[in-house]
Amino acid sequence: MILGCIGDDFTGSSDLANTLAKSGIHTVQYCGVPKGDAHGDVAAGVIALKSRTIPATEAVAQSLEALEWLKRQGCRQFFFKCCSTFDSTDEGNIGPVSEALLDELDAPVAIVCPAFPTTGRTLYMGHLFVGDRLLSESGMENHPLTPMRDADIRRVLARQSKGRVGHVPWPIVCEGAGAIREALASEADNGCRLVVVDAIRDQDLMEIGVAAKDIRLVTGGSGIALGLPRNFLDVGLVKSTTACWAGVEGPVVALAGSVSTATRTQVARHRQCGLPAFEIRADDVMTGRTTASELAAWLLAQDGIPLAYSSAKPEVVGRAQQRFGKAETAAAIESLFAETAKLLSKQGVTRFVCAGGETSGAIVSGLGIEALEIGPEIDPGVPALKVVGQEIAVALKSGNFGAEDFFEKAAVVLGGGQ
Ligand SMILES: Nc1ncnc2c1ncn2[C@@H]1O[C@H](COP(=O)(O)OP(=O)(O)O)[C@@H](O)[C@H]1O
Ligand SMILES: O=C(O)[C@@H](O)C(=O)COP(=O)(O)O
Repeated sequence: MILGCIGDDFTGSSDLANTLAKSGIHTVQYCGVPKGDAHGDVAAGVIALKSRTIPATEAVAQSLEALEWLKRQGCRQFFFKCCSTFDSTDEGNIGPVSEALLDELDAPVAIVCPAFPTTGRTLYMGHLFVGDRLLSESGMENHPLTPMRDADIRRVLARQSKGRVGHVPWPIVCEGAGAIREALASEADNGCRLVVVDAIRDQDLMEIGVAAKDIRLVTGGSGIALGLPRNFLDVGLVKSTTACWAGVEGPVVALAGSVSTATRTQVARHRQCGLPAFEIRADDVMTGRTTASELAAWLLAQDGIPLAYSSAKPEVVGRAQQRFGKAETAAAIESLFAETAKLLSKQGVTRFVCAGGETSGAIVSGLGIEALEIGPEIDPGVPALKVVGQEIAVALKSGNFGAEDFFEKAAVVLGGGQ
């Protein structure tokens, strides 16, 4: 294993694994830190953690454990995958984890770049845009767990870091890899260990990738991984491979615990098309009126692609959080999804289309999945995944990714179709 990656959630990890696999290197996603060593010839290992919203000290401890495992597998470069919308709080966890990884690697500087132009995330003069909106006006200001109300990533990162935050602005990035390398060295000389690097095009990410050749730690969205595999392929450290994918037959369900804009649009379309959909209301979960066994029974009784969703408007989510507590509501809904998935799997469901990072983490844990092979891309940033050693396929969709017909498309791709 050459490239060792740590993802702060499960959808983000599959997004990164997708980019690496598409670049032609054999990539495996591990769900948590594996107990034994990696099997087979793996070039890039992505350890998915559920560490985005946990206390910073725990996120650091889990990430360091993952780093130790990756180092033992022989990795030379490390990647901390955070969200392309930089989802975090003032306490962390992007800053604390990146700084702890740098300390452990005894490395002077890390590149920080959440840009992912294919999905509209661009970084210009330290400010993150989602399409034509600043991050803080993109809908992410209403996120139930990590509301993003400041688009200046340098400021966001500084609030959650011990050290000074540096910046390589876009005009320098445009000058290419040599200029980026020099600017990174100069920021490091100025005492900045975390350096935010602008990127608005894939071409920028490729140049940053070249500049990152000897950088031990890269923190960012999946976009910044575009240019990394070439460094290893060019010198023959890894071989180029094409994943062979065979879908999985059998019943399919869609489970959506994301309340993000894209997921709500996908849920609305599913309903408009008259496809089976069950609305999970937070009040019903918290008062025990909706249980996993009832939900599983309903899903099993439907034809086609039955959907269970808790996705709701920000004001509805806000009311539930006020009444029952933010963490308590999230935990109860996540464990409902996890328990339901477990019951469904026991009843023979083989394809799971999941929406939402925290939600996907809970579902994958509920299913007891340990490792995933990466299949074809369903929509930008979302691959089809197959559980190693089992006839189960899953899609872990970031809340804000995917076209309106994502659930149908995912069901087809997981089944081996196109
Ligand atoms: N109706 C709801 N009310 C309150 N919280 C909710 C509701 N539906 C989902 N949640 C919680 O909101 C969080 C959504 O996060 P996540 O699954 O990561 O989605 P995303 O990928 O969009 O960020 C989860 O913890 C989920 O349990
Ligand atoms: O980088 C991204 O946007 C995604 O890979 C990601 O991290 C998804 O997180 P959620 O939106 O919480 O699913």
